[in-house]
Amino acid sequence: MWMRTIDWSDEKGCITIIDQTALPSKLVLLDIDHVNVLHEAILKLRVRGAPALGAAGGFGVALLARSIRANDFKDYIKKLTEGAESLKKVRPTAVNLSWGVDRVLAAALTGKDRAEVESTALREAKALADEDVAQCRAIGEHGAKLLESSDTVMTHCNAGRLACVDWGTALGVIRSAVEQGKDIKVISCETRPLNQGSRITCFELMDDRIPVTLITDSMAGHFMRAGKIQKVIVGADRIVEDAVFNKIGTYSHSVLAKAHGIPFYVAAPLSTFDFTRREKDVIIEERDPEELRRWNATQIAPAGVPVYNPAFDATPMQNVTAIITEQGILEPPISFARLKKSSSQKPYIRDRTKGVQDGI
Ligand SMILES: CSC[C@@H](O)[C@@H](O)C(=O)COP(=O)(O)O
Repeated sequence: MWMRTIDWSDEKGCITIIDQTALPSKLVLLDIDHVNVLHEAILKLRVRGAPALGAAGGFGVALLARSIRANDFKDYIKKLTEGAESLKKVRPTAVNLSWGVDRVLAAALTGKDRAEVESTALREAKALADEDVAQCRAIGEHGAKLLESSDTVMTHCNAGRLACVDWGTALGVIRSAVEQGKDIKVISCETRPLNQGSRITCFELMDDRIPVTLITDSMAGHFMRAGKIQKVIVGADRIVEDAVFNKIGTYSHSVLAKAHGIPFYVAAPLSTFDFTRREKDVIIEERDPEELRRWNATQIAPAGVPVYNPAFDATPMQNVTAIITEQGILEPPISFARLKKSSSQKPYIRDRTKGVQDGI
C-alpha cells in the first residue's frame, strides 16, 4: 500500500515523511517533531522535489506554530514569522518551499490568538497538501494527451510521487497515460551527483510496474540519435518567464532534444511559477563539494579537488515545447503578465490538444 511522501500525523502531532536518502534499499519513515529536524531533512534531501517542499514548508509553519515558546502573543507572532523566514532559506531555488511557507503563514496570521493561529496553520497546510495531489492528477490528465502508445519517454531526476505529496508531475503524466491503457516505456537518467533518477525514479516506477530502463546522464544524446526516445518530460523547481529551473543536467537534455527534434515537456503546478523574477535573478543552490568527492564512505575523487556543485540549471524557454500545468498546456512564449493576472481566477491557457484558448 502506498503512502503520501509527506503528511501530518494527528495521532503523533508531527510531520511524517518517507526518508528519500534511504531509497531504494530501505523504505524508512521519519517523524519530524521539531523545525530543526525539518531543516536537516530538507537540507539532506530526506524530503525533496519542489511540490513536496511546498508541503514541507506548509507543515513546517504548522509545526512552528505549535512549538514556539513565547512571552506573549506579540512575541509569539514575531518568533513564528522569523522561524518561517529561516525555513524558506534552507533551499533557495525551489520556489514551492517559500510559496508553501508564505501561504500557510498568511493564513495563520489571521488567527486572533495562539490556539486559532495553530489550528488555522494546520488546516491550511493540510489543504495545501490535498490540493497538491489533485493538481498532480490534473497535470497527469492534461499531459497524458501528449503521449502516444509505444512512446519511450526520457525523464531526469525524480518528478514523481516522491517529489510531490503523491502521483507526481512528470511521472504523473506517465502514470495517467498508463492508467488510460497506453503502452509507455521510460528511460530514467541516473541524475548525478545524488542519483535521484536511479534511486528514486526507478524505484517508484518499478513499484508501479511501469517499464523503466536506467541510463547515465551522458548517454541521453546517444539514445536520442538512435531514435530510442520519442519524448522528454521533466519537472521544475522554478519557472520564470524566460527559463525553467530544474535539476542540473536538464539544460543539456533540452539542447539534445532540440537538436534531434524531440518534444521537450515540463510538467509543474502553477505554484512553481515565479512571476517576480527572470533567469538572471534566480539563485542556484550550490551544494556541498563532498557530494562529488565521495559516494557514501568511498572516496571517488582526490581529497580537496576543487568542485563545482550547482543543484540546478536553467533551460531557456526557447528549448521548451510546452509546460503542462494543472489547468492546461502552455506553449512558449508565455505571457507571464497575462498568466499572473488571471492565475488566481482562470489562467490564460491554451490546451493545444483541443486547439482552443480557455480563460480569456
Ligand atoms: C516534481 S519535482 C521537480 C523538481 O523538483 C525535480 O526535478 C528536481 O529537480 C528536484 O531536485 P532535488 O534537489 O532532488 O530537490
